[in-house]
Amino acid sequence: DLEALEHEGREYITQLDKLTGMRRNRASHAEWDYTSNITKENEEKKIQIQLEISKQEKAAWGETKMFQWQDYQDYTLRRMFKKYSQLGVAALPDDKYEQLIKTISDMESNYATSKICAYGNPDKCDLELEPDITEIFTKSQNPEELKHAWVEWHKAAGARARGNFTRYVELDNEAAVLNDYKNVAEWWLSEYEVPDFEQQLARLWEELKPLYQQMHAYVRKRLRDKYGDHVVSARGPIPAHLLGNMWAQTWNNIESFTRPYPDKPEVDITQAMKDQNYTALKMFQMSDEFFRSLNLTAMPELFWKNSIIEKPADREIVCHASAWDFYDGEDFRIKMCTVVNMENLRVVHHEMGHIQYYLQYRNQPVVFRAGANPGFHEAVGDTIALSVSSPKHLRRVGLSSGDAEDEQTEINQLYKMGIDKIVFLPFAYTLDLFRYGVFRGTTSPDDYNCHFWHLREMLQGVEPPVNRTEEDFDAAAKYHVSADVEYARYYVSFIIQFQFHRALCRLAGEYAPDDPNKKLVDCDIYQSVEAGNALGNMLKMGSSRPWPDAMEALTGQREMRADGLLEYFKPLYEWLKAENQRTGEHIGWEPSVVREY
Ligand SMILES: C=C(C[SeH])C(=O)N1CCC[C@H]1C(=O)O
Ligand SMILES: [Zn+2]
Repeated sequence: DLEALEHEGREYITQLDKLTGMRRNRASHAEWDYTSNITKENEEKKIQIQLEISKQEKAAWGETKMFQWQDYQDYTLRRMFKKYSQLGVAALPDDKYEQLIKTISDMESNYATSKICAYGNPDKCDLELEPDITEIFTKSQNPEELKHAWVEWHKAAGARARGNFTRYVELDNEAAVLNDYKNVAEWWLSEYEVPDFEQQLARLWEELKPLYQQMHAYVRKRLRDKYGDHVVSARGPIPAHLLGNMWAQTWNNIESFTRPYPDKPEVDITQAMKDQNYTALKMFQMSDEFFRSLNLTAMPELFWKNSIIEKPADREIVCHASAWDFYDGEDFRIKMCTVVNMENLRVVHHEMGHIQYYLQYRNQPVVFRAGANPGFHEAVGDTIALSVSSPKHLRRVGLSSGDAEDEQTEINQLYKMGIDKIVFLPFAYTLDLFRYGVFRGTTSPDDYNCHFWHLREMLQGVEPPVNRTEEDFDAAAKYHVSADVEYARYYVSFIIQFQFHRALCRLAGEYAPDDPNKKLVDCDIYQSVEAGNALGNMLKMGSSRPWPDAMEALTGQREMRADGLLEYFKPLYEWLKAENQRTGEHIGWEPSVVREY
């Protein structure tokens, strides 16, 4: 009878879940050993272990299909079977599976080991992305030096990956079909478990675009003031190399010379950190202390023992920051080439947010040890960082002596947050809009690069510093494209983190909609056990329920909405509209003119 069959199913899946935990632990160790010491030998070891595990998972997949789990009464049991019924890329035949993981591994190690020559010094060719090239984009205000670094990096990390990327698309799409998806785009979108998710992304962009266009117009004017008309046009896109970031994804490095009220005291947190002898370790201890102040879980001993928080001098590693779950309930790590500055302090909180999520759901079945959706996992740390970067908190921890708020200081503060959060949205949206088209085949390999820049110009209003051709492949110059990491998760995160922040601030008594003394921009949930408990309860769910249930548990809303972000930045939006009106700035951008170089 059904009762007995369901009981048999429960026995089976409980055993499979234990085995899966051990397999994922083994896979995590192999991946960690390779990305924290990039050698041919470690790559081979990793691929061998991934191959072995894929065979074991494929065998289990065959067994799982024998159970009539769709008819079970128990929701959780049905949901576990549903997740196990999706094998993933291991569904490929062994030889194609090996080709696929090798192709991705080669792209990722090309990215991680790419080096360029210094501007004006063709004999010095050992500049790496972290820290060397990142430092150029943080500090240089020389358009020629920035253009050189931009072009050289996109050649080394982008163009060189085009062959592997094209092969990866073919193989990954074959895997998608074996998992009953038309292509990888539908597979990635299915992770969000709502049928109209792609339309939701588009609708959210329509709501956010006006705010972005005002920001874009204002920044373009300030850059034109600084670099002149011949470098930055009045009505066209902004050249991508002038925005303080290799990918023009966040523009906080140009904040100091573009902020609305320059004569207000500059609150330079990076300088304060350096003056106070901050170290990478202190940054992590600070973040750990913030989470503990919310009655959340402290980093376990193994975390401090096993993490790599500074770039080693004696070997090549994947420096792109990452957080690791070893699926044994006690081993959790971060690998990051930390530099002491405010941007890295935010990334530290971002990564610690991943670890806190792992800690909170570690008693879930292995198959539910994931974010409610991929965007949730990216939003946890950033939500905490919204409190950490508030003037109130920075004063509390002695990193800022900024005086009490006045209107102009508040606009400067909102601008500092917006130059990071608002401008990121079209970048994130573009990266996966591009890849959806690639996986669906609507963008063919011979117009990969042209289409990538068409989307970047249309949505982000940026253009490349020099002409591009199909010899280039600029998308892969971004880590996530070279490492097969989906990116819509960050677009989702930058929207829902403001829904989370608003809910937590209300719980912490730090925010009341109509109370001018409890504004969202100055909310700091530090030491609020109320807020921490609510956040912890949502994180404990992992992916055991569809994400609207998790969203509702914390915010009372069941959908992704732009209203949190728009409410947070409302004063800035009003100021930008007035300012752009005053200067007669053209809002939006005309197509980029083909420049002869
Ligand atoms: C810090 C991480 C590791 Se999950 C990251 O990739 N982020 C964090 C925010 C955006 C995105 C990026 O750097 O492109
Ligand atoms: Zn992340």
